[in-house]
Amino acid sequence: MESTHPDVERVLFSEADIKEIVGRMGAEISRDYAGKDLVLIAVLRGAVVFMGDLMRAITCPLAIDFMAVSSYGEGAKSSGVVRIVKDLDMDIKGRDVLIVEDILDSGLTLNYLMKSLSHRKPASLEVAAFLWKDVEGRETAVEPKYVGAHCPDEFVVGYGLDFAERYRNLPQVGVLKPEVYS
Ligand SMILES: O=P(O)(O)OC[C@H]1O[C@H](OP(=O)(O)OP(=O)(O)O)[C@H](O)[C@@H]1O
Ligand code: HPA
Repeated sequence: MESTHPDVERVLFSEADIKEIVGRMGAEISRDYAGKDLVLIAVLRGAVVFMGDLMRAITCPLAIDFMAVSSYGEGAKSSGVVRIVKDLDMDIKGRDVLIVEDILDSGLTLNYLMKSLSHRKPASLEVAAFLWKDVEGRETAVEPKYVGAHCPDEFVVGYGLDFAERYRNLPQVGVLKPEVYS
């Protein structure tokens, strides 16, 4: 039995689950992007852990860049306003861009990023999201081409995902005890 942080109510994805999920995504992406000009764009900070694993599970040549956007402030609810905190260093015009995200929750971050990056005229623009939260009634236009797993509509932490900058280093993904954030 893997040890769990005491603030975690229950583990949703163990280290072994994560390894299996990322391996599957990497194999799919490697197949789809063979012979293309792949650029992975990780959305800081949450996606760094997933990015590190995913890029090593992809066998075709690729470049990486990072963007930071923020909509969550310090708490567990999206502020609804997405802002760019750090832009790309790279010109993505004509390249095959894959946005790497840790989680799709309200969908606001990805909606904003897809709009913003499509103006830069990449050859293609897709999303690889490790988690897709099952939020009832969400209206989002973005359908990630690659989804690792679905998770329930609860606040999750670990594997890059934080609450107030904590828990990003947990090797599993788990549901945070509500008393920690309420
Ligand atoms: O679908 P949404 O409701 O927009 O939520 C998803 C985004 O929220 C989190 O980022 P956050 O803004 O908390 O910054 P972080 O990555 O630094 O934790 C997460 O990493 C995603 O980028
Ligand atoms: O459930 C979540 N956990 C951590 N960060 C997040 N950003 C959006 N949803 C979440």
